[in-house]
Amino acid sequence: MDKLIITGNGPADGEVWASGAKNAALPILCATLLAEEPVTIGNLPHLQDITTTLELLGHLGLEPVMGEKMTIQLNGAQVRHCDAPYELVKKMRASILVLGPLLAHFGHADVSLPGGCAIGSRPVDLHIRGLEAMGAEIRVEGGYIRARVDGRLRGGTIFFDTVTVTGTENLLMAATLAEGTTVLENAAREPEVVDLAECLIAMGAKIRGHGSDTITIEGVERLHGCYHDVMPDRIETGTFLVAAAVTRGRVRVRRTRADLLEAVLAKLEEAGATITSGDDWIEADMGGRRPRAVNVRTAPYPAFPTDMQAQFVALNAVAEGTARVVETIFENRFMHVQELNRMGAKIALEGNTAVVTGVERLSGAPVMATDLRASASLVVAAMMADGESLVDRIYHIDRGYECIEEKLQLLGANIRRIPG
Ligand SMILES: CC(=O)N[C@H]1[C@@H](OP(=O)(O)OP(=O)(O)OC[C@H]2O[C@@H](n3ccc(=O)[nH]c3=O)[C@H](O)[C@@H]2O)O[C@H](CO)[C@@H](O)[C@@H]1O
Ligand SMILES: C=C(OP(=O)(O)O)C(=O)O
Repeated sequence: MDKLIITGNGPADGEVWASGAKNAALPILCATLLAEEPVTIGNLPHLQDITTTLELLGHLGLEPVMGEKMTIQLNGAQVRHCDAPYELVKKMRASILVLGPLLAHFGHADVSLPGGCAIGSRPVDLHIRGLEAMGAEIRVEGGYIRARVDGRLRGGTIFFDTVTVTGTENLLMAATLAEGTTVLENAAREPEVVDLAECLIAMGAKIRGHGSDTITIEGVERLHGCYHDVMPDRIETGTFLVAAAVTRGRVRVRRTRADLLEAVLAKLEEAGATITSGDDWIEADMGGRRPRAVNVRTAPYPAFPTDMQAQFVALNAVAEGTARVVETIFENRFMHVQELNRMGAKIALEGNTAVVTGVERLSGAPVMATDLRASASLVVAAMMADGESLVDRIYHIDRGYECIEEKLQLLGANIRRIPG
């Protein structure tokens, strides 16, 4: 297992680029299953989760054609099997995103239940209930979701009890080929849902309202090929900007978009960063100042994203003052707290709230990555700690951060990978 060794060396200073967004690329790759013709996806990030998705699509029969600059062409007409086996789903929960497209296009799908993960139980009941409301017959047996439909799925109104990102994406994809009109209410407004909808529209789908909490889809009989570039990764962008805040430095992120990160940028400003941005870049400059503590409460977009919570716990760990960080989306997303405390942080957990009292300095320590964003918070904290930190189990970070050590080196970090 690879590890990262980081020696805290003061302010991050420099420029880095944002890769394509993992959480947009995954549903978009799965959406290619809906088309009758080749779909080409550009700006794909080079990540373990993308490799896992291509493995899964390969298992279904698709033969990805790699182009230049992380461009991949996939042809939904090549599907030979309609099952997502446990071996692949256990590596990546987002494999559930093949359920809607397979069912809508081929009338059946057997997808392993993803189960929980380090951050929570993460059920998929709303995906299943929504597809049933569209006429699918679904049995859950032997750890698999077995879904069938006679003819086409049927449109209807579906109300989500809870805002679910991949749930919205699964039903959005399924509805594109359904008979009649589907209305998704209390739908996720996340920018990744919008990016998926735009790719589907380029494939010939009839969708309106994406980006709001009511999405209307008029089903069509077939979808065609298209070219689509994946949007920039707002969470990766935010993580680099937090690195500037934690280390009292200055970081400019290129190939990104400030409009995707309003809640995060507002919190960085509250912490004392000067934020400037242009069409495709954002800069955070702390001017050598220690960050101020900032309260954070996670909630669905456009509120503060749960995927940035761990990084803001790291920021507050070295800030002036005490902050309350409230996690409202996942019931167990504080695994980084114990590890940060091993580095000298003062964080107390009270139910779904981390009460973080900033300390002047952290000290390097061996720590363990437990999930994707927890790993990012440990890496960022280690950049500001005295001495050396060894971050173990970084396969979590490789799921979602492209070339993490090379990119942080561009910002001046003393970080290297030890292959395991
Ligand atoms: C691949 C991807 O895009 N992952 C993102 C997606 O995960 P994911 O789509 O899995 O997260 P959801 O939005 O579905 O989860 C939100 C909440 O709804 C609950 N829920 C969800 C579905 C369901 O059927 N029943 C149910 O109860 C979940 O347990 C959770 O408490 O959105 C999360 C919330 O922004 C992000 O942290 C993840 O990075
Ligand atoms: C939780 C995340 O991803 P996933 O839903 O793939 O586990 C994340 O990207 O922070």
